[in-house]
Amino acid sequence: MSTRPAVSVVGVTRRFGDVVALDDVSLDIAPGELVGILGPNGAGKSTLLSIVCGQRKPDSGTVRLEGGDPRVAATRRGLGLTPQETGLPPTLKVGEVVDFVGRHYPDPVPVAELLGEFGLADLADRQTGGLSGGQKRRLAVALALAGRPRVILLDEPTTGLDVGGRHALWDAIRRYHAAGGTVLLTSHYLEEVQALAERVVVVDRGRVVADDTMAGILSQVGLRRVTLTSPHDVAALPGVTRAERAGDAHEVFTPDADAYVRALVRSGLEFTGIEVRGATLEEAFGQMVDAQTTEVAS
Ligand SMILES: Nc1ncnc2c1ncn2[C@@H]1O[C@H](COP(=O)(O)OP(=O)(O)OP(=O)(O)O)[C@@H](O)[C@H]1O
Repeated sequence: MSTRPAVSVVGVTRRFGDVVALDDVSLDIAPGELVGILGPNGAGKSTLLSIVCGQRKPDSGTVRLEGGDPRVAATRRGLGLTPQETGLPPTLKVGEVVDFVGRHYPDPVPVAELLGEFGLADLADRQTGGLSGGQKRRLAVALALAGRPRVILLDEPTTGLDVGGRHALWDAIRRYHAAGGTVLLTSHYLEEVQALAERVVVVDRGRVVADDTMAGILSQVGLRRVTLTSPHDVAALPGVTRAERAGDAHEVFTPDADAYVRALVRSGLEFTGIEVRGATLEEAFGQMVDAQTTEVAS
């Protein structure tokens, strides 16, 4: 079996005037991986996808898609793409758009099958101009799969979807991945990356700040979150990295929950309802981006 990466990005830098959108980014994605790219607004996520799909050229560095140059049309045969914004021809019907896109590929997914997969079967005869925002988004992701791609790039795939729509789309992405497809997706929804991705790449200010498995990212930060109720200032104890308080409800973050609880008991402060759990991806992500900001500032 080939071990050639599905996507290979080596030392890529891309500037827009004075803005360094990507700063020496390297990333290999193996066939069949599901990778989530996470980063604040303007971090460089969309620029990275646009370079991987050949829409933009890096100023320096190299990009390979299944071993080829993504700027060459033949290389993109096995690629499906959902950009952040898609313009659908408003007077074409949903079924016609799917048919039109599919015809660009040698072995397209049959229209009815693709529409069924994305819960759009009832809308096949609706003009795309008459779809809701969420329906348009589902169609945009469905179109990425029309040509049975081996690799898909999804830029904020579930933006604007309600909870039901989001979960339905996650299921479709999972099915694609379970069948062996490679997925690179960006998201602002941390729960989305947590729900889908096996590997998380955190990007901030054009640089890769972390690249690890989901579990690795969470343990790298290693914070524990302690919640409890108390009328006292329970955050003024050693080892507390961060704390929030709303009335008597406290949320305390610490790398060592056992030491914190011992110190709390020794302090004699009253408390009730103590709970300890690991940090969420959101907390881990906040820590990483904050650490980066501190490094840059120092
Ligand atoms: N065509 C362009 N012209 C000028 N600057 C650009 C252009 N495209 C991107 N940039 C800048 O490059 C940086 C990275 O933008 P990019 O869209 O890649 O970020 P992003 O992580 O996708 O952000 P968001 O989450 O807001 O979509 C930003 O500072 C952005 O303003």
